[in-house]
Amino acid sequence: MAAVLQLHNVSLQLGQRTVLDQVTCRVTAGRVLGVVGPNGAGKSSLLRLLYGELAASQGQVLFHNKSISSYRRAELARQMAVVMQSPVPVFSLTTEQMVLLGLVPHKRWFDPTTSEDQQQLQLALEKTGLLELRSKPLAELSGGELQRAFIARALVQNAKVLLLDEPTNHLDVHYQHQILQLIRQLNLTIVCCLHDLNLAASYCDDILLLDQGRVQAFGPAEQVLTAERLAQVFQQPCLMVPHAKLARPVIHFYQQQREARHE
Ligand SMILES: Nc1ncnc2c1ncn2[C@@H]1O[C@H](COP(=O)(O)OP(=O)(O)OP(=O)(O)O)[C@@H](O)[C@H]1O
Repeated sequence: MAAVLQLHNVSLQLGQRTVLDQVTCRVTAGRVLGVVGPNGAGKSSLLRLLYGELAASQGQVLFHNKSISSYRRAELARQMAVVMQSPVPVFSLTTEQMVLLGLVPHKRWFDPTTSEDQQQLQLALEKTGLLELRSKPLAELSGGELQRAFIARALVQNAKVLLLDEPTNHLDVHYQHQILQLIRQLNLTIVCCLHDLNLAASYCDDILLLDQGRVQAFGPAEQVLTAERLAQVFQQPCLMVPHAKLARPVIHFYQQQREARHE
């Protein structure tokens, strides 16, 4: 299948630190790649390389087989929607005004909002459960509602590639599943950083497991996510047990029992 995004031996140096070290992976059309790993593994930095905010110190980042640096910003914005961790919103806007900003890459500044735009807005608000909050100022939204508003803006942007950094942050269990189900149904090419490994196992086709900037494993989710590997990377005992209802295991991290004291 065609590679949409590729990293070839990519290293990233920020200050004195090697944040990514010889990373190679690819995202093929229509698949969901989950990027997982401990804090500081380099997940967000990898996303920032993929949409050209950071430049690789070594190696190549390719988008449709062309260096990401050869794309103009506006062109990338039409093709890629990005939802980063805790973006800072313009609080004076209403939910609907912020979501409509997703149209900006497709318009000139004096273009009016069309009925088609309004339909797209309506659909994005509906899908993210924000219809009732459309006129509320962003300052009055909860963390989870705000997160959904950023995802709605990405939907309105109507890009073929979606990059998400912890999209389930601040969301309750219901919306964690709603949002991931929704992005899966979009049939887009998606790269998504996730801390919750069970969500990653449920919703991602492929997994890139990073640790200290290095690739520990890359491939189909069921091959990458093994108890042994996860225990080693997260330095916590790990067990995978069959799900009672689904055809996939559940990942459990646990605390080793202290040995019983014999008086
Ligand atoms: N501008 C910078 N200069 C130096 N080091 C940086 C810079 N930005 C990030 N880092 C370091 O790079 C490493 C990777 O950061 P990154 O945010 O990519 O990790 P992450 O896997 O997304 O972490 P988390 O799970 O905590 O969100 C961290 O150790 C971080 O401190």
